[in-house]
Amino acid sequence: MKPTSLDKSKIRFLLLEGVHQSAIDSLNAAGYTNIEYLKTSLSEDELIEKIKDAHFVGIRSRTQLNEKVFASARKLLAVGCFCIGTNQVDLNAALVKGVPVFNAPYSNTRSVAELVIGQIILLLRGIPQKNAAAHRGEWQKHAKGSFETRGKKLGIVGYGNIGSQLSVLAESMGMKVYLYDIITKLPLGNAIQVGSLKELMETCDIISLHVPETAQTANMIGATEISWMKQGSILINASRGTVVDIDALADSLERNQIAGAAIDVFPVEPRSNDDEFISPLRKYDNCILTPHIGGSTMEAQENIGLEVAEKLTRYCDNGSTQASVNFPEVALPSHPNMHRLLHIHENVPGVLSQINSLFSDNGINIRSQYLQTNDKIGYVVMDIDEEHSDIALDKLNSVDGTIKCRVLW
Ligand SMILES: NC(=O)C1=CN([C@@H]2O[C@H](COP(=O)(O)OP(=O)(O)OC[C@H]3O[C@@H](n4cnc5c(N)ncnc54)[C@H](O)[C@@H]3O)[C@@H](O)[C@H]2O)C=CC1
Ligand SMILES: O=C(O)CCC(=O)C(=O)O
Repeated sequence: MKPTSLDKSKIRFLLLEGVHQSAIDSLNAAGYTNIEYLKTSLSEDELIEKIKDAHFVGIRSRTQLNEKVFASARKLLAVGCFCIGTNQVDLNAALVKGVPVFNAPYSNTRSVAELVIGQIILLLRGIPQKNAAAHRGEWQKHAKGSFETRGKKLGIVGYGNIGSQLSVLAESMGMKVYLYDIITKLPLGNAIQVGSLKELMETCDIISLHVPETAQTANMIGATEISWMKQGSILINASRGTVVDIDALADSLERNQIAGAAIDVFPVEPRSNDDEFISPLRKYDNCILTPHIGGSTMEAQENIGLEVAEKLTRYCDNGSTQASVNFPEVALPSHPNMHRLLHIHENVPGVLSQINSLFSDNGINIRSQYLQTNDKIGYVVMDIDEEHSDIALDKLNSVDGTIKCRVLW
C-alpha cells in the first residue's frame, strides 16, 4: 500500500476528555499511531499550547474550541466531537480556517432517552427523597405523592433524535406524549404536536428538554416558563445547561411548586472529576443531579469512538467531508493510481476558473473534479496524474483566496 502524502506517523492526534479506547483502536488500525491521549479537558492556555502541533483534535462537551484557540491551531486539519453537541466549538472560526468539524449525531441518543425514562419513574415515585432519607436512617414507607407513569402526560421540548425516541419508549409504558418543536414534526405513535411552549408546559405532568444549545434556547426555561408548569409537575433537562435558568428552578423547588427535577447539564460544569460541583440545586433531595452522563454508557461511548475516528480517518485519507457539521459536504470515491488535490478557498467569484486556467496553462489534466461551496468557503477536490502533482500543488497555493491545500496519494 502506498503511503498518503503526509507520513502517517507524523500526523498528530490530540484526544481529550477520555474518549473511548475504540477511537484509538480505530485510528491505529488505519495506521495513525501518533496520538496524545488525555483523560481531562484543558484550560484555554493549555489548549492553545497543545493544539499548535496537532493535525486532528478530538474532544467531548467540555473542551472549548474558540476563535483564540483556532488562531494558534496552525496545523489543524479537522476536529472530531465525540458527542452530539457542537456548541463548544466556534464552528465559524473553524470553517474560515478550513477546518471541518465532525460529530456523532446518533450513537448516544438511546442512552439519553433511557436515562430520562428512569428519571421519570424515580421522580413520579418520590424515590430521590426517600433514598436520601433512607441514607440518613429514616424510613418513609407511604404512598403519598407516588404515582405510576401510566396515563401521565409527557411534554417533550425538541422532537429530534432523542426526543422522538423518548416519545416511543414513554408511549410503550402508557404515557400520553405531547411535543413542542420549532419545526413541524411527524409525531411517532400517538404523540401530539402542540402550537406553543406555554400550551405544552400548562398541559403536561412531566416536561423533558431535548433542544440544542442555540441563541434561541438560551434561558428558554426561566421563571415565567416554570410558572406555567402545573403544581406538582416534573422538569427534566438532559440537553444543555444554558437552556434552564437554574435560579428560577431552585426557586420553584424551594416553593414546592414542582414536585421534582432531574438535571444532567449545567451552565458551568466542573472541568474534571477532581473539581467540585457547585450548584444551588445541591440542597434539594427531590432534584436528581447527574454529572452530564446522559450519553455516557459503554455502548454509546464505544460506538461514538468508532464513528468519529472513522470520519476523521476518511477525511485524512480520502478528503471526504460527508456529515461534517460546518463544511461543504463532498462524498468522494477512492482514487487509485492518482494524486488527489484538496483545495479549500474563500468563496469569492472566479476561484474555480483561476484553478482551471492555471492547470490548463501548465498542461495538468484534471481526471475528476468535485466542488461544493457554502456562503463562506469553497472546497474543490481534483484527481490528477502523479507526474503533475508537485507543480499542481504549487499552482494551487498561488490561487487568490486559498485557505488550505494538500495532496493525497
Ligand atoms: N446529556 C447528554 O449527555 C447529552 C445531551 N445531548 C443534547 O441533546 C440535544 C438534542 O439532541 P438530539 O435530539 O440528537 O438533537 P436533534 O438535532 O436531533 O433534535 C433537536 C430538536 O430540537 C428542535 N429545536 C431546536 N431549537 C428549538 C427551539 N428553540 N424550540 C423548540 N425546539 C427546538 C429541533 O427542531 C430538533 O427537532 C443535543 O443538541 C445535545 O445538546 C445530546 C446527547 C447527550
Ligand atoms: O459525553 C459527553 O461528553 C457529552 C455528551 C453530550 O452532551 C452530547 O453528545 O452532546
